[in-house]
This record gives sequence, C-alpha cells and structure tokens, in this order.
Amino acid sequence: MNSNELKKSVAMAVLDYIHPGEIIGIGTGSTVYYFIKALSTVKNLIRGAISSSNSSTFFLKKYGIPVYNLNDMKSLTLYIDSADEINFKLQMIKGGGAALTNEKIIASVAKEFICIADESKLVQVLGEFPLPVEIIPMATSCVLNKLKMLGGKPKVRKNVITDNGNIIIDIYNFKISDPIAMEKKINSFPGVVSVGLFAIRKADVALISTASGIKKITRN
Ligand SMILES: O=C[C@H](O)[C@H](O)[C@H](O)COP(=O)(O)O
Repeated sequence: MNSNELKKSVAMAVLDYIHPGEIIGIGTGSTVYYFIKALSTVKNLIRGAISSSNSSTFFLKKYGIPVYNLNDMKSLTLYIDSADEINFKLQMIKGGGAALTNEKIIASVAKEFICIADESKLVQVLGEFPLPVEIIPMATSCVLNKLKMLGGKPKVRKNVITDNGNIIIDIYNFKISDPIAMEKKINSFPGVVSVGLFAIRKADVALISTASGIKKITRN
C-alpha cells in the first residue's frame, strides 16, 4: 500500500469512533482531506464540524458538511486530526500545513483527540520533521535568534502566510528529548503565537495505518 492508500484506510477506520449526530472538530492536511471525503460517504453521520483552517472549511463545504463557529459551542466531544510526527506517548509535531494554532485551539477544548496517521509518522523521538512555530511577523528576527540558542536551525518558511496572517519558522535538525519542556520554553518567547509541539495536550488515541491493518495506541 502506498502512503495515500494508508491515509484513506485510516480515514475510513476512524468513522467507527464517531457518535452520530455530533458536531466534531476537524484538523487540516491530506489525511484529513481523505477523512472529510469519508465522512461525506455516510449521510448525516455528523451534524457539522468545527474547522481548523480555510482549506478544511473549503472541503467541508464542498462535501456538504455544515461548518460551525467554535465560539458558539458549549463543549466539544471529539477532535480528529493527523500529525507530521507522533511518538509512542502520543505527543506530536504538527503544522506542516501551517494550521497549528487553530488546530491547537480546537484540540485544547475537545474532550477526546484522535490522531489518524500512516505508519511513516510514528517515531521514537520527535524532531526529524522540522518543528513549525507560528510567529507575529514583526518578531521574526528576535524569535529566530532565540530559537537558534536552542540548538536547531530555524528558517522562515517561504511564501507562507497562515490563516491568522502570521508567518511560520521551521526548526531543522532539532531532536526533542523533552517535548513538554520544549513546548513551554518556545511558547514563552514574545512574538510566538504557538509552537507545533502537541505535548501538553497530546492525542488520547492514535490510529496508525499499516500495510497489515490499523494499529490502535491509547494514552497511558
Ligand atoms: O498544519 C497541518 C497539520 O498539522 C497536519 O495535521 C499535518 O501537517 C499532517 O498533514 P498530512 O495529513 O498532510 O500529512
């Protein structure tokens, strides 16, 4: 199975975890695109979605799924999203598609976060994938300097403006031995909107798509 087939397969598998009739949170990216398509194959499975990006909103509307505003929600039971990397503690790097901040906001209020990913995303140590950081544009040089002190190689992502009007710095060559401490540290730099480390609010369940089927990992 190639990577797209693995993504499609896990996107179908997660449908079994949805309680019919709910409004659910939805992430961003190619795996989520397959998930939105999968949702559209089951009429009225969900009542609607809270979207984490303009691109997911576009696809949700295209497939006839109503999109709601997070501010109108009293609570949110479920958030479904993918990741750029996930470790066995269900901590993740996210933001390859620049949607990290909105994803983090929705994940922070959802009772349950299910991460759907193909097996290439499962790692022992986070950091092979460059760590995205969303920052306020005027803070670019001061945040770059602070990030350099942490040991990696931060670079501004070219030609990308986030849905919030900000820019992304990706930190290369940056193995993360203590994701919670690193998330807190980077969050403390003025000008940082959010860092794509999901270690404080990690996933509750990961469904990992492999050639031999879907593997489920739950948080301990
Ligand atoms: O900003 C994008 C998100 O964090 C995605 O969840 C992540 O980049 C994974 O995307 P994909 O499913 O395309 O690999």
